Amino acid sequence: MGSAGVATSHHLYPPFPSDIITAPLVSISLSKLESGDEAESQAFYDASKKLGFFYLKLEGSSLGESMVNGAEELHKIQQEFFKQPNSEKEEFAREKIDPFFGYRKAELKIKDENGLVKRNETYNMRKDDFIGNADPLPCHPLVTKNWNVLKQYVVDCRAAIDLMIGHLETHLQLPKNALAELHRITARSGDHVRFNQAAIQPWSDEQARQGEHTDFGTLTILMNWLGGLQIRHPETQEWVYVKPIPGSAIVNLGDALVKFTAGILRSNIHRVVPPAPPQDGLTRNSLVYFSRPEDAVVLRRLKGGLINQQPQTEKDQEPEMTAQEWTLRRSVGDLKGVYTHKGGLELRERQMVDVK
Ligand SMILES: O=C(O)CCC(=O)C(=O)O
Ligand SMILES: [Fe+2]
Repeated sequence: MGSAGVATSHHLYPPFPSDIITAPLVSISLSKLESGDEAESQAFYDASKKLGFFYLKLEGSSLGESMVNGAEELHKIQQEFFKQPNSEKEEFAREKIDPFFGYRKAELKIKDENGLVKRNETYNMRKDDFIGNADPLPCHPLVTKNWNVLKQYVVDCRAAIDLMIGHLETHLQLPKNALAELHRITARSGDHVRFNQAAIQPWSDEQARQGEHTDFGTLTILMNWLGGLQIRHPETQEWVYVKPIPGSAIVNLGDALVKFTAGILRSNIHRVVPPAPPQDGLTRNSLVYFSRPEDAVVLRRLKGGLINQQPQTEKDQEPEMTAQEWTLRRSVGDLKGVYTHKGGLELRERQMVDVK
């Protein structure tokens, strides 16, 4: 259980193992960011440069507690959604709806107790549908039924993201709103809520490698209940598990922020693998809010503040494209992600390409 304001469900699962090395994420208090606490703001900026991943402590902030409660509700909804017959979920498959939004499956090489091929599944629901920026795409009845929960979650996540964007502008010494005006909630963007489900599956080196990625967008707010998320430690290069903390989200920075800041900020490589014992043997869900620059925004380094002091590199010579084009090209495997300044991914064959 969390504090008086939140009731989390992590205690319903076997505990995260105590004997494994975990990723060194610092914890940043949303409430302190809201009140403009300078030391907290600096810690947030340092984490954004150094690791690109941190815990965002939501308890103690009414916005944060609304996010935790929303996430718990959506966690139940996603579990119900994924239990629906495959044929029903597939009615909302991306192939039928949109290149990027909708339901998607990745079939595994193993079968369940009923002889059905197991699958990892995602369901992307776009922010613009909830905010009213677009005619909503067809969606599963469970989404329609829980529209207001999803909408509130979108609004809350965006409020937290906008706050963090404001702190970044200050530390980067950019004019006020320099980043905010590229991320207006009322403008069309690739922002979305994602339901994620991974079937129970044995460890596979190949699957683990294929799952390595950086997120494309701006800031990602991640809620998970079981271990399984790993990040590659920038110094040791070791893959280490991130421990879920009840009442906190895991936040990470995406490639767009690295591009905008010419490498000042970090987008760290991560992946999802089967949880370590005693959390193995369970279906794993996570709930993700991905923020992206507005569709029409051209991805290139911004001018101003500390960014002007960054050296020009070959990355500045890469062809420019809009956020919308970037997403589309990444989703068909046309472009590699990873603008991480230290270490990157090697090019490799991929069976299933996804934009995270
Ligand atoms: O499920 C998780 O814990 C992380 C998911 C993730 O990294 C992604 O969907 O981009
Ligand atoms: Fe990710």
